[in-house]
Amino acid sequence: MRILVINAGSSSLKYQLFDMTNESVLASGRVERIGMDSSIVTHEPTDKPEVKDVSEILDHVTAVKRVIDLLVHPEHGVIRSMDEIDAVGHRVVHGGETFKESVLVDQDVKLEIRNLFDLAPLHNPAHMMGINAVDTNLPEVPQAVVFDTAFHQSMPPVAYLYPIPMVLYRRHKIRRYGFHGTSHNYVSQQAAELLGKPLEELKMVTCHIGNGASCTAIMGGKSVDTSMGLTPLEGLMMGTRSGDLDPAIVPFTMNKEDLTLSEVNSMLNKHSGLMAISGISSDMREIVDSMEEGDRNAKLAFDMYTYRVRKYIGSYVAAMDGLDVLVFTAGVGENSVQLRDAVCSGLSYFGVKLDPELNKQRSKQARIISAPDSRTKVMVVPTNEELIIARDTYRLVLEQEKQENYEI
Ligand SMILES: Nc1ncnc2c1ncn2[C@@H]1O[C@H](COP(=O)(O)OP(=O)(O)O)[C@@H](O)[C@H]1O
Ligand SMILES: CC(=O)OP(=O)(O)O
Ligand SMILES: [Mg+2]
Repeated sequence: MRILVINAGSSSLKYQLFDMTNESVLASGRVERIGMDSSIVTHEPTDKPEVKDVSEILDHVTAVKRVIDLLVHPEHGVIRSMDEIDAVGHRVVHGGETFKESVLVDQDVKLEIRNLFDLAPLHNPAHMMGINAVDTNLPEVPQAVVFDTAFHQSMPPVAYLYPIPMVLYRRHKIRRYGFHGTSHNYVSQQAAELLGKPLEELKMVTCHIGNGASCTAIMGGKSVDTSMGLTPLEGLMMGTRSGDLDPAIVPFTMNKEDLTLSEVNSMLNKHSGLMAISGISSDMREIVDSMEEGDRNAKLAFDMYTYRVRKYIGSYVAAMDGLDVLVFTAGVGENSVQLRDAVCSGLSYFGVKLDPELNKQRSKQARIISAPDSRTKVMVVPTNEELIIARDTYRLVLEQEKQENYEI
């Protein structure tokens, strides 16, 4: 079975085509800057050279069409026709309390994802466009959705409730949901496997630090707390998102700056974080480069960012009464030697001791980067959200086929 995985973001769409007989990747790629004047398409077939082009892609329907065209292209393609795509799996960031696990898409599922638009304004509308685009281009193909929130549904009420009137939870389901769950789940399993220890016996903090960033406390393989909340805005400082702040800043700023709700929302989601403090970029590579060239604002942004990661790790040690494994993953977590060094340098009280040489090594493999005598193991584990999405999609489609057979 060949499964196309689509990870649609607000202005981008990442994809991978899997052959599930051996979980191999036939092609992967991304469409960036959707809806802007020049969109960038990067297509990487596994056994052929990369293709990159710049063109105008105004919406996600066009982006999905472009991806399918590339997959079946006589020169750059990896399949002969669209019929060779047997199923499509989507990442969906917000599943609310409705979705505790992955599901096949039907009209009810679509309606529920739509109902959650308010809670993930940068993400859920884009996912819906991706799902609709597949409906248009591949109408017969089953689709599955895999939710960022699902893994965190194991959190206890003490972690997921906010200390505000309970009526708000009852009426509007205002609570902590948490995100990046597919990634936190995957890297925690990989870490336990590499250590050769049962996941059930480990206390872990996983740090998914990419453009969006979150930390999760995982006990016995279950999420017990996580830094993102009702929406993906809470918690760590991010590329363009503020993360935690005094809630009173919102009405205060609206009043002083005469801002509307939508303007203050946009300020906190799109114009804060690394971008706002450095005045340079939301991209950690540029922050580190500028910092090393002596830029003080970049240094302040980096220090604030890493300080906040460290504080979250500390609070989760308290939440779990211990820490066996600390895992770094995602774009920044997997690649930034400086970030891991800065975060870990303040955690010696918790038995964290990095090996500077191991930390510097570049590798795409999961690895331990702590010193042999470090009480807490520190690891870098590359995430693979797309693989988990492909696996869940495969399982759901097979289950459905089996059920259909029973009915005959
Ligand atoms: N070598 C690197 N050093 C530091 N940061 C990096 C490096 N490579 C990528 N990144 C960071 O990773 C981020 C993207 O991470 P990713 O997990 O792909 O995010 P998302 O899925 O949210 O788009 C970029 O914004 C960039 O800052
Ligand atoms: C939930 C979230 O923030 O996702 P991303 O990091 O892909 O923006
Ligand atoms: Mg991501």
